[in-house]
Amino acid sequence: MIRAILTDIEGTTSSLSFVKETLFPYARARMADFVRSHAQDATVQALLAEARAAAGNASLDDEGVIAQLVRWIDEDRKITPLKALQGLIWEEGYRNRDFFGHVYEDAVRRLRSWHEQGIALYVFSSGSVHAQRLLFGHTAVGDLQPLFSGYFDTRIGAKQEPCAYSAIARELNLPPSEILFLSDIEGELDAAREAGYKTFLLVREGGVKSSHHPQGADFDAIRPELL
Ligand SMILES: CSCCC(=O)C(=O)COP(=O)(O)O
Ligand SMILES: [Mg+2]
Repeated sequence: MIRAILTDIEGTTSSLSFVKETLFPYARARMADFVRSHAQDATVQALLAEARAAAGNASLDDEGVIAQLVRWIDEDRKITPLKALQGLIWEEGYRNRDFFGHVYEDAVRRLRSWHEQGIALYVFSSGSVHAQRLLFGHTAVGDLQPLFSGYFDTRIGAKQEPCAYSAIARELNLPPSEILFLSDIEGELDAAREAGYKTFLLVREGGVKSSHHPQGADFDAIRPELL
C-alpha cells in the first residue's frame, strides 16, 4: 500500500517548456546583475564559494563565477549552488507576476485527490527547495503548497543515485516499498526502484517511453491499483 507519493517537477507536474523557455532564460538574463548586486550578502557569498568548489577553481573572481554559472545554465547542469541562485532570482519574477508556476491540470486534480485520501505528498527536484516552494506557491490556480508535506532537492543526493531515495525514505520514516516516485526520466526511476520504491514514468509531449516502468501520458494514467 502506498503511503506517500514523491514527485519530480520538470516534465512530471510541470511542463518542460515552462522550465526551459521561461524560468531558465529569466535567471540567465539576470544572473550577472543579481550576483554583482548581492555580492556582500552572506547567503550569496556562500553559494558563490560552493560554485567555485563545483568548478574546481577556488581562485575564480566573481566575474569568473558569473561566466561559469551562465555556462552551466546553457548546459542545463544540475549544480546545487546554481539551482539555489536561480531560485533566488525567480523569487522576484513570481513576486512581480512576470510568470506563474506551471502545473498541469491533471497533476493539480490528482494531487488534490491524493491529499484528500490521506496520501502524503512530497517533491524531489533538482530545483532548490526554495524554487520548488515558489513554483507551487504561485500557480495560476493559487497556492498549492498546503498539499505537500515536504520538499527535497539535490542537497540530499543526486536524482540518479539510489542513496538519495534511501535517504528520503529515512526522512519520511517509511519503508521504500510504500513510496511511489513519479518522474519523466527513466534513470531517476531506475535509481528509485533500486532503492525499493514503486515507480511511474510520465510520458508527456515529447517524452521518452520505458521498457520496464509502469507509464502513462499524465497523472490520470496512474490507476488506483498502483497505489
Ligand atoms: C523547482 S522549479 C525548476 C526546476 C529546475 O530548476 C530543474 O532543473 C528541473 O529539475 P527536475 O529535477 O524537476 O526535473
Ligand atoms: Mg523531470
